[in-house]
Amino acid sequence: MYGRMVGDKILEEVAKGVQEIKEKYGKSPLLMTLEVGDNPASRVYLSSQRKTAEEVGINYETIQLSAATSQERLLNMIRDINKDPYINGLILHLPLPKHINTKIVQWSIEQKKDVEGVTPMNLGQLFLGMPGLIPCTAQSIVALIKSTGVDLKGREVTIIGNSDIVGKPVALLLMQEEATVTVCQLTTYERGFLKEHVQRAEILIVAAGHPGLVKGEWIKDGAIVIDAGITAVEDKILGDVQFEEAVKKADYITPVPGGVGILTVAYLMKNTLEALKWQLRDNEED
Ligand SMILES: Nc1nc(=O)c2c([nH]1)NC[C@@H]1CN(c3ccc(C(=O)N[C@@H](CCC(=O)O)C(=O)O)cc3)C=[N+]21
Repeated sequence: MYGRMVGDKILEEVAKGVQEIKEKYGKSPLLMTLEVGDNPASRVYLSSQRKTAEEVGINYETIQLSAATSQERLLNMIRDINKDPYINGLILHLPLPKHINTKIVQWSIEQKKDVEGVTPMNLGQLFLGMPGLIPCTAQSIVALIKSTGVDLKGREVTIIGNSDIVGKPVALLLMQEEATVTVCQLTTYERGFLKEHVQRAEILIVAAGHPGLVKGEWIKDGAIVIDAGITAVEDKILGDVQFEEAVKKADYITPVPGGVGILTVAYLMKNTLEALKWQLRDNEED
């Protein structure tokens, strides 16, 4: 299952939406990315963001700050971005240097510009099943699963990894679809139960950041396997599933690269358009 298949359709819709807003309001969305220091996994993400934004008519700007930037300076910059009416979305690349408190900085982002869905308000609305901006990778994973046409009700889903940006939001989205959701942690692995949870999964989602963690022979025959691992090794990106073996068992499986990652960028563009629409609605109400 390739990210392109779902992603192209989303990008087409985004391009159309961008065009409509341009005609109606004379305005184009602007997505701002902020990176502190330099990290190899972000480099791939940044270049696909720039390319994809250009394709759909979203303006794209990057601010690259030195790894020595203070938390206060970063918070001040975000405060300015929050107030700037020309900037519609902000993505703050992770990881941040150790002297910066990631949560405090993420939480300072204005909810309506939080295109990654990392603020407590957006995450809280997701928790409650209310509309808001939802983390891009989580949306990609659910879209890939749905593209198979599977009925999620009562399905055995195993998620490996419980990050705030992937594992947790995916669990919430699939719970809303009435799936049976199991979330595995590092301690599941340490206690020797990981294999069992993989074996029972009709849908397996792996976002652990450990290449080769999931052995192909563990996978249930006919399963849907979504590999959201993105470990950068030299010039390559590696997933978490042993792909060659897993292909023999799964009915559907996403490759790395070419799977979830590509779609994540498409949803980032979609969220940026949604963010601009939200801001325009607000202005009309004022
Ligand atoms: N705040 C924050 N949010 C993130 O989502 C985030 C982050 N920080 N820091 C860095 C990692 C890395 N990441 C990628 C997303 C897409 C691709 C991607 O587009 N991959 C393509 C292309 C790969 C290639 O060209 O080799 C693919 O998988 O097919 C890669 C990496 C998001 N991250």
